[in-house]
Amino acid sequence: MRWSREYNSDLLYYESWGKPFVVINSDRTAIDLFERKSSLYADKPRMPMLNDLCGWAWDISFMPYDDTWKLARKLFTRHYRAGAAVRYRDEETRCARELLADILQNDVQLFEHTRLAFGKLIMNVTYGIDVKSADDKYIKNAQKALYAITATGNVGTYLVDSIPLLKYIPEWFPGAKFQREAREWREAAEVMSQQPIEDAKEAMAEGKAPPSVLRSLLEDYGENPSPQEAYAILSATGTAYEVMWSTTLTVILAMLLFPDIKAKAHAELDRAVSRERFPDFGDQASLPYITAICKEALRWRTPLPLAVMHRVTQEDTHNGYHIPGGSTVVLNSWAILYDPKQYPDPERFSPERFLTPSGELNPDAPEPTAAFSYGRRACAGTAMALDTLWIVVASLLWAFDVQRAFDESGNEIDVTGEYTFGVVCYPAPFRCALRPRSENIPALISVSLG
Ligand code: HEM
Repeated sequence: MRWSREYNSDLLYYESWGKPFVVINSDRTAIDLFERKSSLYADKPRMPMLNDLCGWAWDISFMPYDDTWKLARKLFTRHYRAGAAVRYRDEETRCARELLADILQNDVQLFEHTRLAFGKLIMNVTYGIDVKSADDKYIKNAQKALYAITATGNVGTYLVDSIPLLKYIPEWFPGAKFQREAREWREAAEVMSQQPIEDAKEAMAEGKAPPSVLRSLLEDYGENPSPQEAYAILSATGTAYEVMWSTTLTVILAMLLFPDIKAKAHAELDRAVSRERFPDFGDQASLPYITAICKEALRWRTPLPLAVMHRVTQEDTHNGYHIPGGSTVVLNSWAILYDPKQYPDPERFSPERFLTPSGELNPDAPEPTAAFSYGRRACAGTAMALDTLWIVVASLLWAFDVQRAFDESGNEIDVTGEYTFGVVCYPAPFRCALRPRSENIPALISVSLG
């Protein structure tokens, strides 16, 4: 963003190890390139570290723009497009309520509970697998495999991305630490991509498999989905739950840092829902402030600040600038979502920017579209992401008052508001106290889970 201001350009070009990089810094340029010229900009760069060495080539997000991707995306869209994703709302509601119960038991482990909640949801919807705890084998393994994306997913972090021949040097070679790291991550990625499918198929054979995306795919395509079909489903389990985890933590952090916003959310929930029952999807129209909080969290601390890198397949010219074919194209979502012309005073957490003066959702306010990217490779799970985020945030804010935590000596624990940096960014660990907003809430939570 600093470079875009310094050079007064919404398109930047630089080279790293002789490789061309183009950075898109504005919504208008993103639409021009990713939407208007989408077939030219829908490819993905070859990332030897992530794809070849860490074994992530099967994830839709990193697939080149070819027939395999087209089939994977088609199958994925069939199950996750807006019209289809509504069928996961019961699971999403249950995920939110279980999260409330976990927090009620122990709010110190907020980060772990929240992460587990999304892991459970994804495993359930995708494979029909019921995950019980954070020690579950699928969750533990996925965390290890997913760490590879955070560590390696930005092209150029590892030298092997710039000098692909390095991928052939053996592990024992001096300086080849990356090979040892990659082996561990690759083993985890292999288990992550295969084990749940094998286990779900076994449950189906025994007639014990609940409905799931995998089950419908198997029913539609026969007993052995081709790798493409399997990969299409698996991609949902990838970064999806990590980004939802990050965004939910951002909302909680924002409630801690900006108590006036929290008070307005509570007032809306009390007015539209009352404290006698849980909010549900039927309340969406009467909870615009909650919806605006979700949008603002996606804008204020967007979880994928540089989205997922693209590659332009042929040379191109944009506004007189020459873009060499094969350049890696970086969508600087962060800069777009901090553009003061679209979002005045961008550092301020302000759900109001999405609302009319009378408190309705403003159809003319710029949406945080950049959080999900643009064009053919834009997030394929946006509908499920927004639904899940909404019900989790509505439920959390309905049930709990997010307060500052105190240490053993009674001193308030400082909250820095810092974030980790990687492909997916998360709030750095912070402590807070989540207290039920009324006495009846613990009983309501326990009754709702049966
Ligand atoms: C807060 C939640 C989420 C955010 C902010 C988000 C954001 C993104 C972004 C920025 C991309 C990269 C787009 C590009 O390459 O230009 C992406 C890709 C993708 N997302 Fe999401 N995502 C979220 C949740 C989900 C969920 C819940 C699912 C699945 C149910 C999902 C499925 C996918 C898939 C399959 C792709 C790859 C698309 C392709 O390359 O064709 N995402 N997402």
